[in-house]
Amino acid sequence: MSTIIDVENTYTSGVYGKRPVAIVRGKGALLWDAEGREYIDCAAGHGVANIGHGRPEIAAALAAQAQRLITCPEIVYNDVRAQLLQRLIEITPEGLTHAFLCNSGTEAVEGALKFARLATGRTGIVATLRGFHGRSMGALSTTWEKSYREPFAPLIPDVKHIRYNDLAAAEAAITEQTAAIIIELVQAEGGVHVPQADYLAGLAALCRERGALLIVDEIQTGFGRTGALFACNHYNLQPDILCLAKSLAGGVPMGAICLGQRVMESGRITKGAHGSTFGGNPLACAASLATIDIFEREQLAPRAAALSTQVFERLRSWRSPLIREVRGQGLLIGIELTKRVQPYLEALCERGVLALPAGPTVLRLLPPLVISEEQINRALDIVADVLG
Ligand SMILES: Cc1[nH+]cc(COP(=O)(O)O)c(CN[C@@H](CCC(=O)O)C(=O)O)c1O
Repeated sequence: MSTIIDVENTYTSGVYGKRPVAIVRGKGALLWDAEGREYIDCAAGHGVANIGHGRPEIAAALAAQAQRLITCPEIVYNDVRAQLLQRLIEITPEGLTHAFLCNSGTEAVEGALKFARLATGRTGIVATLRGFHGRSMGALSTTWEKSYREPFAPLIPDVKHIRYNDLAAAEAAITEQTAAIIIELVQAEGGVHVPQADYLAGLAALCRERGALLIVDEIQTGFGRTGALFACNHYNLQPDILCLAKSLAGGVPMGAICLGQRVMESGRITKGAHGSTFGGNPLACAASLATIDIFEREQLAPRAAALSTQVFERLRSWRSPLIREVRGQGLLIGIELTKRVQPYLEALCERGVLALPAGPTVLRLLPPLVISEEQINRALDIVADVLG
């Protein structure tokens, strides 16, 4: 394993802090390193592997499509892309009628910001403290964490951040110059913060009243993570723009920007307004269709909701001076500690559990939605032991 680590360390950019393991194989919710050690995956590739690792259905879809056609830019039509566009509009929240396909979460946010400015003719963007929306310059402008943002200033102008869950702050910030507000329905990377139900309804009403668009970033909460297929479903929320990525294509890089009537009726989303070489490629579309089949066949969203009830019941029964609060929704789990989380992440890795941070003091657990009760309970046994 040290050879793999040495080689990667020799040539990689150095921007990532890495656990000293080389993961080489996965199946379901389990991963194995180069020395054959098994890990229970509570990171799911930053919330990508909702359907689990090593799925034969995805491998088969990729192999079949790769033999037919891997790339097909949107200068022509394509059968698999047409099927996916239709399927995506069928399964996403009501009111979304069209979609732009891209290749990552940050790209979905970049495009969403462009479409919002184009459709409204306005420039103002409102985002939230602790929000995370990506690291490319436009998306980064809406991401809150100063250490991510400030080294790259000046970013795009006319972006302001307001307190999450604070409707009065939104009323003060959203004006007739506001193109859109962008929001996560659980602030994940920023510390696992869940919205109050009336907050979202208030935001949506405010946007309609003032002609601004509601962009919902479900890059992490989408595809069953919160116990519904989309977190919007919990609140019957109809976004004007919905950003998707991560689990959209079962682990294959893909993003999507779903667009509602208020965007399309503007008549300003015209030819040449945006584009992407790889966006909508048949390989990713085939993987996404196979992924959506799995969500529907295995009912992964309700499964996550059921498992979530057990997990939070157990977590909330823990009494540890180290635990300040347990938060989350579905299988997007945050355990806020009274100390920095990094040493506990390292200890968990040594004990065979891969987990994530969500800010400096929050332990984030994002298991694949296919994790078994035995596996999640074994992982929680280890978390309980490490948190003492
Ligand atoms: C809500 C959200 N929006 C946008 C993105 C950007 O997606 P992408 O361009 O495909 O990475 C992410 C990544 N979330 C991970 C951040 C990774 C990083 O630090 O960068 C995460 O939750 O850790 C999100 O969680």
